[in-house]
Amino acid sequence: MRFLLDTINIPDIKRYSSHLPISGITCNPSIIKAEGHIDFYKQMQDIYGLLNPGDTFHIQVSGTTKEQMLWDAHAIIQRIGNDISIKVPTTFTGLQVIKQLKEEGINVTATAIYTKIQGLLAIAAGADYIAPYYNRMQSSGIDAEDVIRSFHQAIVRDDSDTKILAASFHNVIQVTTALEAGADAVTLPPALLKNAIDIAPVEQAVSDFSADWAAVFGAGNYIDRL
Ligand SMILES: O=P(O)(O)OC[C@H]1O[C@](O)(CO)[C@@H](O)[C@@H]1O
Repeated sequence: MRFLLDTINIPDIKRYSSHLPISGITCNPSIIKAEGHIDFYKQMQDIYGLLNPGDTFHIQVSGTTKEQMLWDAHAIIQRIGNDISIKVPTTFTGLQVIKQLKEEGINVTATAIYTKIQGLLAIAAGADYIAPYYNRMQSSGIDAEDVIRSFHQAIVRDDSDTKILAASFHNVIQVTTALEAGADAVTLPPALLKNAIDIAPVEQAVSDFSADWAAVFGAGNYIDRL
């Protein structure tokens, strides 16, 4: 089970990675747009430099034709790192690109997955990761949990190496349900994680423990002061 951050904001990446067991970064053109007119390659190289061994970095192509997507993929690999997982939308054209990139030995994340057939085709095409869009599926009336469970079953049945990197989360119930259904990894906006951990009942419990300790031993709370 792995948790990734769905952001390219460097202060957030540093802060959240220092607190939480984060093992990679994902982004898409909309996430990049949120940062404004950045120096794209420089910022991606800086993020790449922050990763730990074994972490994965998933960067999406911006082109829409086969030629543009392949060009984007090669540019990302050459200028950032040859272990970047290239995110390709799982469209008719995208599947052609996924097959080609796999023939070249490039890591691929098949993204924009809303349906079972998209994911199953991406698994068959040899994608390293498939990224089902949990919240967007639910918003479209699709049973996201059932879709992820079915991907997991297909991967086990075929003994496939494809991993499920579930994405598009708007609350933590979606996240835990995706993991229970068989997702190998989830990618989350940083604030979603923090808001889910620092909830009022937890803070209340911690504050009650401190108050109870202080009521007996006083302020300071160090064992060597007892
Ligand atoms: O529905 P949202 O919140 O825009 O999320 C879309 C998701 O797709 C991805 O591009 C898939 O990796 C993520 O970066 C993002 O979580």
